[in-house]
Amino acid sequence: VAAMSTGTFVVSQPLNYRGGARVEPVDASGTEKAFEPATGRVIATFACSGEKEVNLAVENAKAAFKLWSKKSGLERCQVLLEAARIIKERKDEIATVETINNGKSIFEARLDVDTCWQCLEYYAGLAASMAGEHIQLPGGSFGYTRREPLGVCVGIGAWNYPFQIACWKSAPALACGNAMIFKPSPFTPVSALLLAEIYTKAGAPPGLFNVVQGGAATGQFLCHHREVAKISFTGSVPTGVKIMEMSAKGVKPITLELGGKSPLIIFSDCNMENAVKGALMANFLTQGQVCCNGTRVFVQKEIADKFINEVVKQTQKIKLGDPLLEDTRMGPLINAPHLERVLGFVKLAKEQGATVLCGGEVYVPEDPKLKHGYYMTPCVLTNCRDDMTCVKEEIFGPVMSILTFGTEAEVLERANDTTFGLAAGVFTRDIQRAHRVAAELQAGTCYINNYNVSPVELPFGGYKKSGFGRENGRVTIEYYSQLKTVCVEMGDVESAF
Ligand SMILES: NC(=O)c1ccc[n+]([C@@H]2O[C@H](COP(=O)([O-])OP(=O)(O)OC[C@H]3O[C@@H](n4cnc5c(N)ncnc54)[C@H](O)[C@@H]3O)[C@@H](O)[C@H]2O)c1
Repeated sequence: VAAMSTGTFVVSQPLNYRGGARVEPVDASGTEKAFEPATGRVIATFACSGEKEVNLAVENAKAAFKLWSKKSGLERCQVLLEAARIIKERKDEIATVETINNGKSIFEARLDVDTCWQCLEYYAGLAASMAGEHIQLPGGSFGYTRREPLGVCVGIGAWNYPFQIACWKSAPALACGNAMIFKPSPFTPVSALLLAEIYTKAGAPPGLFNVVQGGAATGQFLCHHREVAKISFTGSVPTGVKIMEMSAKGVKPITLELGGKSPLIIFSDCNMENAVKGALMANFLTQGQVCCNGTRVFVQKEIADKFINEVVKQTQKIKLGDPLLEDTRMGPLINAPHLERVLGFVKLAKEQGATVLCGGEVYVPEDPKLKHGYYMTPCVLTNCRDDMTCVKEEIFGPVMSILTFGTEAEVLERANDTTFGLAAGVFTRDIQRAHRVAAELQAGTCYINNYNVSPVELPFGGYKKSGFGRENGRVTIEYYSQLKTVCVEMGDVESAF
């Protein structure tokens, strides 16, 4: 796969994974097609798993859980470390498959894969140190707590970071002693299988990490299943609401990683070069299809002209094209309907009075094999107002909206005037202001003088409608485990009766 070029890849093996092997699902709830966004070519047609297949996956996961949950943290650590090593070894192959199915540049896909083996290494390290407490009670009695796994966990993923999402959910889940069933987005079914094979090769018992393919119907079978203990979901707010309703029926804990419309605040005392780089990082990774993107760029009036000029200049330099070529920095959007949707946002922005400074148009690369790809040019909008659709709604494409502001108090109020709260950023050289602003921003992650870096040591997740629960960081152990209290009597029972 490492030497593969765009326009050649086809999936030839089954895309479900259960009991330690690729399998065809035993029943179906419809079929789906997966595309190569750069060419518009179908790379896989596959059956969406039905209820029977979901039940079998849960049975397999339960069997693995029985073995896995009895292992010591250090034993689990060893499997995760070996899996991390294999991911590193197969980095180019994984990144290539991700690029073919998602459309992001190979340059970016490799960086994504780095955050994957890092995540496995991080939770491998934590697995062995998971422990409870010992609490002394009167008369020599005592209590202790055990941090126990939850059981069979379900992960449901979005299409923008297919392999990364699968890793960020499974690594902490497995480290804590759980089994997992992962359902990728039907747009990007391919790379999760590589992870499943890697876990098996690394020594995970068969059934510990399973993949079922499908869309909403398959997802519902998983969420409704009586023996699923937890759901970790990454996707849009409307689907998150449905996940929460389903989990409420079964009283299941959930993690929701949802969408955003994050602010990026550029003060006039910033380092201009870094602020411009930050704005591009905040808007154009993965063709702008990133949940935490800082798409509302607030620039202080004094430097607005200079900043905008520079941002447009750098945006026009972004190299679009075949995502498997080394020097490409932007590929196609995920599919045709999504491209139409994003272009629709640009059109509406113009109608509502915004000015398009660059991009926002369909792009047809010169290479004939890419002429049916879902490309558009990255777009910078100015003369935006807070009430415009492009400023209020998540576009999930390469569209940056620039707004100007006067004072810190004003920009904070405007930045927080949203139902989302995934991320936020601030560029300034004034350290007191940086921390004061970060403290006031209503967002789960705040960047100071950078944007969209994702160290796995730091928790990531939303405020407000962007969700709850966290991924990465030490705290995520709490979202994949439960605490048992054991109360021990050393004397006689003092009965009330
Ligand atoms: N916060 C984060 O970490 C994060 C990361 C990536 C993407 N996102 C968000 O994801 C969205 C884009 O992803 P998407 O278009 O794949 O989102 P989506 O909500 O359409 O789908 C997400 C997943 O849910 C499944 N699904 C759909 N309906 C379901 C149902 N009724 N029951 C169970 N499962 C169901 C889909 O098949 C898919 O696997 C954006 O809003 C983006 O901001 C968030």
